[in-house]
Amino acid sequence: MSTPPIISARGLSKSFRGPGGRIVDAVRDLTMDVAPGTLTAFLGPNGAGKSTSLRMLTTLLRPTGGTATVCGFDVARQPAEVRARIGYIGQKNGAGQYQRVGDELLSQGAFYGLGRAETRRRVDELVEVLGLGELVRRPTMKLSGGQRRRVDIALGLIPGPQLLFLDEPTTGLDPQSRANLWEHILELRRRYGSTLFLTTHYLDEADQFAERVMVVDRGRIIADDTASRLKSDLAGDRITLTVDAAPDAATAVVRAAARAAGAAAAEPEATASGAGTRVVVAVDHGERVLPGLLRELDRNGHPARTAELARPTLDDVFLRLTGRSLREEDPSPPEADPAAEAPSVGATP
Ligand SMILES: Nc1ncnc2c1ncn2[C@@H]1O[C@H](COP(=O)(O)OP(=O)(O)OP(=O)(O)O)[C@@H](O)[C@H]1O
Repeated sequence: MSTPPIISARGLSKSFRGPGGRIVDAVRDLTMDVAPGTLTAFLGPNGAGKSTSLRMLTTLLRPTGGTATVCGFDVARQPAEVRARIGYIGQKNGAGQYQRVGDELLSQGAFYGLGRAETRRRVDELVEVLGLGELVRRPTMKLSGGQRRRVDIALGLIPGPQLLFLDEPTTGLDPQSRANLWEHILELRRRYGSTLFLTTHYLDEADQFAERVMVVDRGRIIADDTASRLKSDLAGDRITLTVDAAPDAATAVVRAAARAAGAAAAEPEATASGAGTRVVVAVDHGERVLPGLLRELDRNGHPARTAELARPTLDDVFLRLTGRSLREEDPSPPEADPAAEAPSVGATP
């Protein structure tokens, strides 16, 4: 990394004393360097240690082990220096209930000691970037979930931080509000080149938007790369076939055909499915293997009735690493939105 990292952690750890005096190792040995200007997603199931990591990096929690610097300052020894340079949007920020959005934003500027003119300039700019124009006169209690998150983000950005931490910015939002919020987050990056470090449960968000994905499980980082490299290195493509044979025979036939087609394939998994057997086999470069595999099955007298090639997802990566699916550990369902969320202009459908 040529420029110094904006976040640097070495062996950062946090243990809590849980119920009955039991020690919970919420974060174990977090070691990483994050380059300025990047968008990093911390992806993991409930209780993986994502929020605890963020709360240590933002100086809200004192580590029980290891060290970290953020914007060049030590989180344990120089917390005020760190806080002056970062924004943090926690899971339950929620602006004051009755205050109007515009007033809330202006008082945030005063809280950070900005002058009136400077605060006004920043508020106007953020209102534009985050599409809050329609909302400034509304009390925050009347906002939808997605609108509230945008106001939270504006509050975090009032002091002009170099680095913004977002703890599950989209959890609980419906798909349209999530897409809308992402449009605004990406606009922030385009406009200010901000460094964003966020946690999420949502595989698709990490996959689509983050340049770097750190998969966290049980307090540890278990994978750290771009989404596409994680998928190609760890999961491989999946070919799903339906073959007219009992499961054992179908497995043997597909295994032999995959080998003959030149695939260093994992062991096929077969399940009886109505007429015939459904066989799934993980291979690298599925598009190259599939034609040969189908020809081999034909030649062996077991032509495939259906064939499907699927690219891996980050869930396949998680499954491969932990033996569990992230999807099974889904967060709470989306909350009902009290106000309709207007899509932003130019939002991707
Ligand atoms: N103050 C605390 N006291 C005791 N245990 C805690 C405390 N805070 C967190 N933990 C435990 O530490 C572990 C990590 O929690 P953390 O909130 O960091 O996970 P998370 O990945 O952010 O989960 P979620 O996605 O649900 O927010 C969990 O087992 C949690 O119960």
